[in-house]
Amino acid sequence: MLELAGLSWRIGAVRIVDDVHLAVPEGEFLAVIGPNGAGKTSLFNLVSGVHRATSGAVLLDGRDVTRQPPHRRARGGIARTFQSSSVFATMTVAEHAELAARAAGARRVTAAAVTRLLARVRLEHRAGDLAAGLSHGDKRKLELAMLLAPTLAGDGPRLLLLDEPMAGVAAEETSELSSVLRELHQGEGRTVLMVEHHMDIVLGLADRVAVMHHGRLLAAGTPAAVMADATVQDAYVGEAL
Ligand SMILES: Nc1ncnc2c1ncn2[C@@H]1O[C@H](COP(=O)(O)OP(=O)(O)OP(=O)(O)O)[C@@H](O)[C@H]1O
Repeated sequence: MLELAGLSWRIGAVRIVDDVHLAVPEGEFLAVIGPNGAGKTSLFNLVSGVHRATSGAVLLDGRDVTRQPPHRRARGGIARTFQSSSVFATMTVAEHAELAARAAGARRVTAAAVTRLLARVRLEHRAGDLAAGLSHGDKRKLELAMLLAPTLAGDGPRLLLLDEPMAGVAAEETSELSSVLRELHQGEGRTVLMVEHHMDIVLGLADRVAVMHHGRLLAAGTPAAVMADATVQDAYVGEAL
């Protein structure tokens, strides 16, 4: 579904993403890990179109989208979240969902459709509440609902890029958020790329793990194979996952 062919992003002489080759089949849950500054977010920016690659290509369903702006790639099925939460404090949960559905082109957005959308991320009980009052975990769920809102106007996103979905989320909320992500992947069949530092979350969700280090793809494989890889272990010596 997604293929990165020698993907690179340089600023001057600095190689921030360096010659990454990676193929992601439809339906896979791929976790991208690596030390701080390894280039994980930059890689997501190249896939979603926030940054334009300086060389190499991004292929979506075999089509070269490297030069497409973010909104064209979104129409092609790519959706992403960012490291920091982006919800509007003074809008209710339901209003967020409705706004996102309308922005995606849905003409008629019924209360029942909004409830069903919120139920997919286990947030329907907070529909009438202001986003300001939500816990970090619930804000993350709301972002996921907004990501899925285009399903009210059509098929919705097929490739979800989740940048540290557990960032700022309290420990007691992570297992439910993991269940929501698992449901989007296994239940709805969406392909997921997730940057995540918590290895317990990664091991619980990912089919495959890609390890980045200094902009390069160091290894990609099953979680067990990657964790046992000597090159990966060397890269992490003295650095937090
Ligand atoms: N727009 C930019 N201009 C200059 N340097 C940048 C820019 N974006 C990223 N960088 C640098 O590129 C490197 C990779 O950053 P990136 O945010 O992609 O890493 P990361 O693996 O996501 O890190 P983290 O885990 O801390 O989020 C860092 O050294 C960062 O300072």
